[in-house]
Amino acid sequence: MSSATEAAETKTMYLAEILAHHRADVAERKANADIAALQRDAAAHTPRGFAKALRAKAASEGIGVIAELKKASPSKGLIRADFHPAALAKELESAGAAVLSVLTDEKFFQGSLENLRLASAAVKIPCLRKDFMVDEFQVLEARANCADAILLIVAALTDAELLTLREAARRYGLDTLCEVHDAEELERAKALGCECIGVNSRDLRTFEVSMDRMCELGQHIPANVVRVAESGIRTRADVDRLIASGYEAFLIGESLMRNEHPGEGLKQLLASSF
Ligand SMILES: O=P(O)(O)OC[C@@H](O)[C@@H](O)c1c[nH]c2ccccc12
Repeated sequence: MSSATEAAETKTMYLAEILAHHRADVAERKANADIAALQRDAAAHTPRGFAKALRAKAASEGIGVIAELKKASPSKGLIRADFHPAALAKELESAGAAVLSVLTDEKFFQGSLENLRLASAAVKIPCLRKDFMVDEFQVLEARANCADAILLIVAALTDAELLTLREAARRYGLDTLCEVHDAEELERAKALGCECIGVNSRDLRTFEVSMDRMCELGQHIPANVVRVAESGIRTRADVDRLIASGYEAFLIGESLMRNEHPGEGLKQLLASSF
């Protein structure tokens, strides 16, 4: 095998491996699920408008932050040992987060649906279930665990799968953040009619981060959706550069989670540099 072929194969490995795990895992959970109980739990949670809250904060304060509860990641390993979802959620809400994102992937990010439920119950602001969605069953699980929105990763799904999941989200009253990382994926996302489109500076197939590509793509997202910049955002200078590229919302995990006081970190980011 040539080294170019090998490099290309390593590139697609991470995402493919994560997706294979989720497809098998969801099939097993679904086979053992008490659907009636999940539906009861889902009915007990009234979704709070995720996109609306994000847009309102961006309109009133110039930027809307999606603060992410992220304990670990496949590329960085353990990010935050001292991880208490309800306390973190409250701290980030009172520091000015527009909405929260909670990782629920257990194997690669050390998250859980329980973390989502605990975080969501502790705050008034809407919460995103951050996971690799491959089946409608996960949308029901999301609402049953108090999510207000789900993530759809364009690189992970066919157009037909995207549409099925977007429809399921709509049926359950959840908003959708549709994630892309290049121009071709952005075109597919636009056709889907999601409330929010996010550009991930990290290519989930390689874990490489490119701020330049994220800035370039920002200019091509229609203004009728909430334009979200995702991954690798650390400083107010990063935020200001992204605002100039058309973004109004920012998904920030690691830099907040590494801060001993994530709320302080968030307040510093929100304080204008002017
Ligand atoms: O921790 P960061 O670099 O601030 O990034 C947050 C978020 O963008 C990242 O966690 C993320 C974006 N898309 C994802 C898809 C799955 C899991 C995680 C992600």
